Amino acid sequence: MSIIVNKSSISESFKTNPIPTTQILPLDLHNLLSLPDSHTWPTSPVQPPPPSATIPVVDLGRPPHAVASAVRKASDEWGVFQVTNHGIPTTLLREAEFEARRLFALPAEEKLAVVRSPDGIDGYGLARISRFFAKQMWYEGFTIMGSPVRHASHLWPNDYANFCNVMEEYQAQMKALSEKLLGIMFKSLGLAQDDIKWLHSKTNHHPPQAVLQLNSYPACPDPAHAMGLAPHTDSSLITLLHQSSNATGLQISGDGGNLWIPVNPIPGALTVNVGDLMHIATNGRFKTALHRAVVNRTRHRVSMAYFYGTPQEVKISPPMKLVDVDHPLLYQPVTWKEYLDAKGKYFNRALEFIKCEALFIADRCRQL
Ligand SMILES: O=C(O)CCC(=O)C(=O)O
Ligand SMILES: [Fe+2]
Repeated sequence: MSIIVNKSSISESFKTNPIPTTQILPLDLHNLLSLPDSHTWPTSPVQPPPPSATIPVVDLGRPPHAVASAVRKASDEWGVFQVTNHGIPTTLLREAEFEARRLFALPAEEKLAVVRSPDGIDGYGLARISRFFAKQMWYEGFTIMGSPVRHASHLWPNDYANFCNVMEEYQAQMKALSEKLLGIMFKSLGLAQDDIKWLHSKTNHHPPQAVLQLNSYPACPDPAHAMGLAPHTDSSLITLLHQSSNATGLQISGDGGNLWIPVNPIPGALTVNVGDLMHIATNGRFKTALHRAVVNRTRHRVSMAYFYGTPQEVKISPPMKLVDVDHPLLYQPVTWKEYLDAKGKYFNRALEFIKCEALFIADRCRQL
């Protein structure tokens, strides 16, 4: 019998790009009375966003054609929108946030006992993007892929079942909603199921890969000089984000980072981010949104990001219907793992590095 070692899953990418331990362990932010130098970010003047700049909200309960055109417009112009009437029970959102808060409220030494390994995906730690920045973020996170039982049973030996049940149910519901939204997004571009066969798991050998990231931003003594989560784009196809409704924190970049537009939480709504893979899969039609999270002096903000990607064997490339003389092929076909490898090296410039060669050279010449 031969054993096939598959090196294409996203966990393999995390093994390829291990993170130094110093870039994993958060300080005990819940007990700091002032901002340490390690967490003090230079401030740069940002303009207030114009009142007309508001992130679209799509009511999924409207007639299908109205939903499709609103989703297309939002993905095209913003790369981000909120959805209401999405069908995920409010009680589940509430319970998942409650369980996330229960985890982050544990004493620092207990959380450090379930810290992520340098080459692993799941567990407690700083944001993976930390190593690309000189200053640390006012942030702690906990990553889940599938069942969190290994870490949860360590944290709560006699009381881990509810955490696990809620997080597993949450992922199942987010998966179904991600698939529904992707269907709407592709259909809105005039594509049929046959154009995007890779999306339908029945034709794939592996299921789609996904990661659930619990994010915690404790109340901060000096929010103006701190950063919750530094500017980045998500590497997923799409991300579904639940943000606690006690504070605004998520912001979308406008005007090349000169202004930041808040995504004000609507209780019960979810935020949908177009990820880099979706930008590649739509040959650039849908925009991937540069975003960040800021922090708050009095409120402990929590968010939960569900990153939905592709099955491990799938090479993402746009359907031929989206490629023509006016829209030449922008990017080389990549698996999620290959893209994450590029992101691990080049971070926010990863898309540039997988550009089709002729376009890459043309861009470079323009910059000279
Ligand atoms: O907390 C937020 O609002 C942003 C989270 C986020 O961008 C992420 O987890 O990638
Ligand atoms: Fe993000």
